[in-house]
Amino acid sequence: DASLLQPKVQEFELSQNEKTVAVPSSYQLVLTEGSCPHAAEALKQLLPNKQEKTEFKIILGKKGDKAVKKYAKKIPSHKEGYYIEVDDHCIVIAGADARGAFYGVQTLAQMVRQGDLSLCTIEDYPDIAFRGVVEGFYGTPWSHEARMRQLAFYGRNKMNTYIYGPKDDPYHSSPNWRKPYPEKEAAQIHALIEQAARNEVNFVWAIHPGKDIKWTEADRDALIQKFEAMYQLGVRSFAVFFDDISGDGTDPVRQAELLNYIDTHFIQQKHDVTPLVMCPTEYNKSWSDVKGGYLTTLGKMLNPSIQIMWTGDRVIACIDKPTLDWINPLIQRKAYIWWNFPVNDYVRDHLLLGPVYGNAKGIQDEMSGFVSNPMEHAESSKISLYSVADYTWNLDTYDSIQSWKHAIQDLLPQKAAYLETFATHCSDLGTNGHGFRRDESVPLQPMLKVLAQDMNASEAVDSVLRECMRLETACDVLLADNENPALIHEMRPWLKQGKLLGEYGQCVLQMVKALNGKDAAFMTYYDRARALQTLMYELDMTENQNPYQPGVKVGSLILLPTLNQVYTQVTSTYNAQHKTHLETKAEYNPYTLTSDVPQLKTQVVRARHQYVNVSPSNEVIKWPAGAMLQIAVDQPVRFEALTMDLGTPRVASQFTLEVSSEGQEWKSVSLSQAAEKTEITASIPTDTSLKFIRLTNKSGQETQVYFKKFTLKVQK
Ligand SMILES: C=CCNC1=N[C@@H]2[C@@H](O)[C@H](O)[C@@H](CO)O[C@@H]2S1
Repeated sequence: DASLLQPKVQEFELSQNEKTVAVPSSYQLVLTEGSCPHAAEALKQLLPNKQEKTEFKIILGKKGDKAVKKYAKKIPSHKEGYYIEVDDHCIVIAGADARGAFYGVQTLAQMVRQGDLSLCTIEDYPDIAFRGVVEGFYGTPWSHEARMRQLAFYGRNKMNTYIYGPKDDPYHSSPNWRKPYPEKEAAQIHALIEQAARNEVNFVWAIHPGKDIKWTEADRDALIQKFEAMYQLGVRSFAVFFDDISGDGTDPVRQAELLNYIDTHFIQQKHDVTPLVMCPTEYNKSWSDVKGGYLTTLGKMLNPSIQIMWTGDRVIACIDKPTLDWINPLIQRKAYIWWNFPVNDYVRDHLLLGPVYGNAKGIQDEMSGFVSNPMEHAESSKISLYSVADYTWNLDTYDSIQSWKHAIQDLLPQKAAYLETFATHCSDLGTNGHGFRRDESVPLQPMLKVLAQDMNASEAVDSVLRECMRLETACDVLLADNENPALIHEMRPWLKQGKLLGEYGQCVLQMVKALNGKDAAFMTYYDRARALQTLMYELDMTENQNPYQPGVKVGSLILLPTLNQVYTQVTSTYNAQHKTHLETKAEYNPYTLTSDVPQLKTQVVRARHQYVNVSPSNEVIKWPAGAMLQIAVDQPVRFEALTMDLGTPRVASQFTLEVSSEGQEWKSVSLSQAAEKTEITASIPTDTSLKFIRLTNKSGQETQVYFKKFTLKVQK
């Protein structure tokens, strides 16, 4: 069944309808020794029983090999393409190159897993040249074991690129990009390179020097030396990242000169190294100032073989034809897409387990590469990565829902149905600084909308009740499952939250059913619903704590909000009927953020214990003159202190901090910042209670700062 092959093949033909041949228990292998070593090794793993004197033959080779001479014309002319022919007594796997032969074996492996082989021919090849993953997120870099498993996963799914660029690896970025890796890390990278080769994956080692690079020969040579050290470790693909920096490192002329020098004096000098990849400082349209000339300078100056990465119209954006029609002419080459999904380093309280959708079909000829920036949760990212492999190999036949179901089946075969139920309610990002959202709880949305309109609609009550039971069950089964312990370990906090949510939903809907029944029944469900609200809040306050978006969110788009709305309605109705004063608030956030700084206006503000945090950003913030960031609170509170970190020394004087009790009269509060420190503090007078606090850029001009921390301390 060709639709089960992953990625979907370009052309599949049954040669004799319905005829099949059993998977050969033993076979004679015909190949040119050493021609396709990784393909041969993969075939041996798949069908170990090779014998000379047997009738069945498997022919394996690449274009030019004598073994496949007879089939040469059928081999697709695309790089990494392959031809497969299954006959009564023979299977042929002929690659356009060694990697194509390896991919042919991967396809055969999937056919073998399906059972008897249809007599057929397959002509297949990838739509996009470089396909795979860039480990380029902020947060805990993937472990060595996780990377080893990832590379095997890329081999099986025909992804040929893994870009190593974890922002928090000190030897990839500042301060140690000039230094060679210590012994242990070097050995691990060498092991990854060997694993990548076995799986026909280009291991691309990236360097991120922009934070402190000097435009000197010394630093230029230091970079070449580091690349040389990595070459000695076995690296044959290289990248230079200039993203998320400010200051001298952002000069496009300097960047282009350095990159061309590296290209000419290193990349071109080696004959076994793939084209250099670079990540620009202006890496998305919303940040680009075309007149400023950054992109056009790179486009004009950079050697044509150097690939330029691009995230799209915004930092987090899906890729379509207008996106590419805008950027390609500016950089005078096909953009190499860095797709920021399922990366969640800006929404760390959410797991992104939903379908991969929103990228256009028919744009395969406008991109030179398409790599996904994943979550720090390696196993959980595989749901999306499976579909990215599917999409980038064959754009026009890509079906996001079918691919998502196959991805889940592939990741957890025994418990796929349960993982699908859980993932259905764990896919949106919640409000976030980039404004990027995903759909969630899709099959249940119609009934949730009916319920929101009329909580007594019995069909809706029953179907949402059943789904909440399924969610609770799924989370229990997954929490106890050991088919993929690494996956369950990553998801555990969210599985626990999903279980509580499923139980909470059942209580709320039982409250609706008990509304006109016995009060004791209603009160029991009410007590348990309140208890579950507390347990969900406590889990959100204690697990997955991090300085960015701490906590554990599940069903945050529509399931939890609808259940909370029904909770409030049914409790208010009960209060009216019984003259009681049961608590009707499910959860609420007393704080509201408003800002006219474009990159901050949708930042999330959340109270945790005695602190009020605004979610930090990973990027360079352009703060326009006169623009402000304001926090407002429903009920007046006494703030004790503000602690900020704008990632920049001597910047406090550009800002004013003001407080107000009602939003008319504003009093300014002094900001203090120690010399050479980036942290800024303010002690706020507690003589009057306040409802507003705002920070304004009063310098009269735009300033570029980071936004690493903004925390208010509330008086107990
Ligand atoms: C084309 C270059 C993209 N470089 C980027 N660096 C950052 C990445 O390190 C983050 O993971 C990502 C999501 O927060 O945002 C930008 S995207």
